[in-house]
Amino acid sequence: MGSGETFLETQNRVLKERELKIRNALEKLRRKRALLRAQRRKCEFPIVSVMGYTNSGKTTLIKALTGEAGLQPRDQLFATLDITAHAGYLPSHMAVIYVDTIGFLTDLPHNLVESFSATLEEVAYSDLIVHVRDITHPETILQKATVLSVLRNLNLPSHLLDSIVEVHNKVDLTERYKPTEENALAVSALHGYGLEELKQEIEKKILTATGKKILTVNINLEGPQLSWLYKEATVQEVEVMPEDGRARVKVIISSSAFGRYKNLFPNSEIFIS
Ligand SMILES: Nc1nc2c(ncn2[C@@H]2O[C@H](COP(=O)(O)OP(=O)(O)OP(=O)(O)O)[C@@H](O)[C@H]2O)c(=O)[nH]1
Ligand SMILES: [Mg+2]
Repeated sequence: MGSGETFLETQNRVLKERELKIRNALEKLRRKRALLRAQRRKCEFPIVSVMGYTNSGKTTLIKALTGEAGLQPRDQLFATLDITAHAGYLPSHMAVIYVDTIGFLTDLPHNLVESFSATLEEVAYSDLIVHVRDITHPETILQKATVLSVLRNLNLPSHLLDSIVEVHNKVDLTERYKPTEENALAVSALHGYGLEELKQEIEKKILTATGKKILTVNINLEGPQLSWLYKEATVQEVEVMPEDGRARVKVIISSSAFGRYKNLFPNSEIFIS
């Protein structure tokens, strides 16, 4: 201790510095939230908040789901200190925004708990929560309980709490892992295992949460249906049948647009998938 600082003083200073770093990040994050929300309203993409303990693999998972090379997972606590949004596609080509969040930590300095909760308010604006767990962590069960109890204290809409997708990550590190929880999905974000099943589950829940449907409609190519669908829904596939001047169109459509479609084109043939 040549500098004249006792061990305790050094430790205190290091902690203070770390706290300052976290505080700054949280402040930046709060400013960004408004921006994210505005962006979301503009493009109307469903939002998936990816939450969980620090080091559980949230950033790695988002990287794997979106193919975004710029994301930097790191083997350190609080690798992600800033909320970021990343676009990815679900199996039926629906685009969603994954929001990477600040990780939980059991011994978060007490005076930071409040700011941390404040940043979690953003979760209320998402359509779905994906809870990532590191199932190789010795305290994984306790961690799950903490995450759920924090989420329950946020006054989130009940459909958000009831639809949480639980991801058991890092299964590559254990042999033949099988989740005991019924609704959990086993994945390895690092090795890309289990991601197709996960995307399907996310898609199913997003459709429920947003009240959207995937439909195939049989339309007359000479009528106005196709351009109407392009404007009011998300057209995914158009299969033209040239001999009878018709097409099968696969769309993702909101319930309200679907209602209007049925009113406008009452004789249309509709298949609900
Ligand atoms: N073996 C293995 N390691 C993984 C897996 N997923 C993530 N990791 C590793 O776990 C560490 C943490 O990953 P991150 O994605 O940065 O974790 P995070 O949840 O974003 O952490 P914070 O940003 O600190 O909250 C990194 O070293 C990753 O390479 C996985 O499926 N298997
Ligand atoms: Mg991260």
